[in-house]
Amino acid sequence: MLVDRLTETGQFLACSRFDPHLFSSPIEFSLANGVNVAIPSPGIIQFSPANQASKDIVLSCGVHGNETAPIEICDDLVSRILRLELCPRQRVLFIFANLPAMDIAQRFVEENMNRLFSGEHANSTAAQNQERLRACELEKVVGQFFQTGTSESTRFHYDLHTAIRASKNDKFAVYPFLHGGRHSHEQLAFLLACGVNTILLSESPTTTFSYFSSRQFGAHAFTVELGKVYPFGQNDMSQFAAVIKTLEALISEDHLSLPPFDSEKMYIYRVNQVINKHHHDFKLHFEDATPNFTDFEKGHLLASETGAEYRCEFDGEAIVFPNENVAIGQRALLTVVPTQL
Ligand SMILES: O=C(O)CCC(=O)N[C@@H](CCC(=O)O)C(=O)O
Ligand SMILES: [Zn+2]
Repeated sequence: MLVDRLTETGQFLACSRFDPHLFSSPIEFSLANGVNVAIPSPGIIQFSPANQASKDIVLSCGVHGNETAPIEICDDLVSRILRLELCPRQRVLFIFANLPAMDIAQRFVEENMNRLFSGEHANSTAAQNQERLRACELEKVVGQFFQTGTSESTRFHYDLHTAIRASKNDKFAVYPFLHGGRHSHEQLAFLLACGVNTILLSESPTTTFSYFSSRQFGAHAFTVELGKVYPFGQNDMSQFAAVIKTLEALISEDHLSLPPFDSEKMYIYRVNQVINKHHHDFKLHFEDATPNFTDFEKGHLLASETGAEYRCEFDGEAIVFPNENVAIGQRALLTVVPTQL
């Protein structure tokens, strides 16, 4: 029986990927420790403890199917909860977002899912595809999860990724644009405890998953980059000990006790330029192997395409997420400059 299989093996992700028909209709059951489990569809599993929770936590991974380390981290957490080795005391929703992209070990099948949130999936000029349908489903599931929490509970969403290339600062997070809201020092302390020592402050609305939860539901939300892309089974999981331990504590403790935020330990950047690709001849003017956060002098040519050259506007302006292979109209490069909170 399915529930026995899940609670004995913990293999929710494997069942979702390889036997998705098992979840063709929603399933709900309780674990022996009283935790309620709800599975609305493949790759989405919600745990609600019997006790009164104070936090509603979304942990998403695999929005990009080849970013495997966060998928392996979440798979292990879910598995241990199902096998009663880890007991959640907070409401937590795990999302394994792009299952078909995991199967082909690619960032996406037809379209970058992390450009489809905040309703962009319904952009009427674009053809429907599985990433658009899934983004729409994820918006609904996250909305329902947050809206069914108590009014006293605090909302969190950590959307876990890995970067395509190496980074000078190996673990970093994008703090979505807050429209004038206050950046949370408690959240920065939490990220430091996870080993994330670099923050990018976004200064404009985006169509990413983390911006969606931040803007629509007032969640403390971040895109968290955990190292570099490697195939399944080839991640050095020792690199993630701090993030795993801190996520376990977040889920399973009533109150997290963390050292206060120490700004000396955090590199903070603000996004200076969002450079989109407008033409097929868009070209980056640095080596493919150049790591994220490499900085250049003012005036340095970073990229060019028909009718435009993109140069550093400040000394010390650094590159993040360069990718000349994105679709026309999409972000091909961010530049960031150091700042303070
Ligand atoms: O390494 C790269 O080029 C991309 C890694 C990645 O998937 N990053 C996210 C960042 C989302 C954000 O800006 O919040 C993405 O590009 O979707
Ligand atoms: Zn990603």
